[in-house]
Amino acid sequence: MLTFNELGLSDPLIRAISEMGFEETTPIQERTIPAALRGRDLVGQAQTGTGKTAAFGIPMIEQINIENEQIQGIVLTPTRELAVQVAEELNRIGQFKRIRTLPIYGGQEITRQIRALKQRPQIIVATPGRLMDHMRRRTIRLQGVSMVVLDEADEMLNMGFVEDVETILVEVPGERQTLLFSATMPGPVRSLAQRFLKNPEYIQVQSREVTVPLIQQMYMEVQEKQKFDVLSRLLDIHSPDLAIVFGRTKRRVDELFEALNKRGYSAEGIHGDLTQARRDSVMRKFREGTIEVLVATDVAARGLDISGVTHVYNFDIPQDPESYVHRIGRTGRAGNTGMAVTLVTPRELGHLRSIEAITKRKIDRHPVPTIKEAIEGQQRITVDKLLRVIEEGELQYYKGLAEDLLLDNDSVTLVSAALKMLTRESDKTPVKLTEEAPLRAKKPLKGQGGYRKDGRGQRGSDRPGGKGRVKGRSERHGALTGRIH
Ligand SMILES: Nc1ncnc2c1ncn2[C@@H]1O[C@H](COP(=O)(O)OP(=O)(O)OP(=O)(O)O)[C@@H](O)[C@H]1O
Ligand SMILES: [Mg+2]
Repeated sequence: MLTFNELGLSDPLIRAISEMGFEETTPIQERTIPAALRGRDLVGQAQTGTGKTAAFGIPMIEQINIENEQIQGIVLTPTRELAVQVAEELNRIGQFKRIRTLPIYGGQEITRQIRALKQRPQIIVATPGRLMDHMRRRTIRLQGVSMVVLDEADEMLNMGFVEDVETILVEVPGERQTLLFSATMPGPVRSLAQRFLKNPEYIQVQSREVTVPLIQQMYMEVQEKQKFDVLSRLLDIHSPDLAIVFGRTKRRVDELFEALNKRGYSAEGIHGDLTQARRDSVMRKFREGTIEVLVATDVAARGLDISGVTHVYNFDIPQDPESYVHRIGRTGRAGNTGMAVTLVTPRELGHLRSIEAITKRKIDRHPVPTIKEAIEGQQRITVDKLLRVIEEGELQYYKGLAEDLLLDNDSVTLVSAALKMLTRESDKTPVKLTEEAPLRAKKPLKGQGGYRKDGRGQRGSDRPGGKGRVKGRSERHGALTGRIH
């Protein structure tokens, strides 16, 4: 790997990168930064959590002319939360060069955005719909833009943003540089690249596997009705720092996070029917660690980088292999390890096989954990807590009391009582979830190399099961993720 110095970056960027704690480039950064600095259009593909944001952010910021007051860089993202996160990272990279990056997304008061635009940001990170609103109102002009990045390009296609993206690109001067990034690049993205990019360089840093080897992947075969008890047990056993649980629909997410709270876990849900204020507050609490479990639809599957996410649970198996790759990629980021568990009903096993075929990775089967294992898991946590307290010392105020208690009780009984008090005993509070119809099995796609051959994939109308498949509308078709403004 190269150091950032070796890339010939200017001092303000070198300083910012070093302040961010980056020492060496990641593989995708090593290859895309020089190419982008030479002005090339490019398509960059690398595994989740491997630094694609800085891979486009560094060359973008390096090339901004600080004397110029126009907007010079545009980044498009499929979701609002991702727009916010990417803007934050670009603001960090640009802090010493004094480059201002502004996120612009649906659900936020437009007047507030118009006021913020008066600060003359050089870079805008936007969801396509809201950017178009501003273009129509002439509160954003794109004549000065020289670089456009489509982050999660394939997802923007899946969400039907292609026309919006087209409209935006038409407004940007033709001599622009265009970059396209994602961890997954299904066939249709290539045709998009052909259409909008000039002689692009394809930079793929994909080891044999699409998923990150640092993520331990497993599945458990469970009946629909068992799923929630299994999830509770898994949380007790794994005791994740932070966990994301993915559900198939908005209704599912609502029911799940409420059920988890009933059983004593601190959980919140996020999906596209919530107000933006609510979405923001849930994300903030999760990033701070005020809540331990984030229950989400695929709205949170793409790009989100939250440190401390040790576990991802697919409560419902995702609709397509790309979604699987991105969901589990919320853990195992930037060199950290992670664990991903997928709950699969017997009828969905074929679906799991097609994910394995396409990700070229076997997902290990594990038995469903027993209640005994769940209790042992919680006890282990208690013992760890107790030993930590012993290590910390400062027990002088308790020792007299302990000696008194030991006069009438034997030590084993006494310690057992203390352990019992400290242990969160498995909670069997009954919960009721509306059943989700299983995804129907589908045959693995023939011919590897691309994910899907067709444009809309299973998220469109040709998805197995058709439209009436589930009562709760699938998140993917929802108007959320920045589509409604
Ligand atoms: N060179 C580097 N050294 C150390 N950490 C880095 C480096 N580059 C990026 N990171 C950190 O790695 C994490 C993941 O980066 P990023 O979110 O850009 O990944 P990504 O490839 O875009 O993933 P996804 O496909 O999920 O969107 C971030 O916290 C980022 O700050
Ligand atoms: Mg990313």
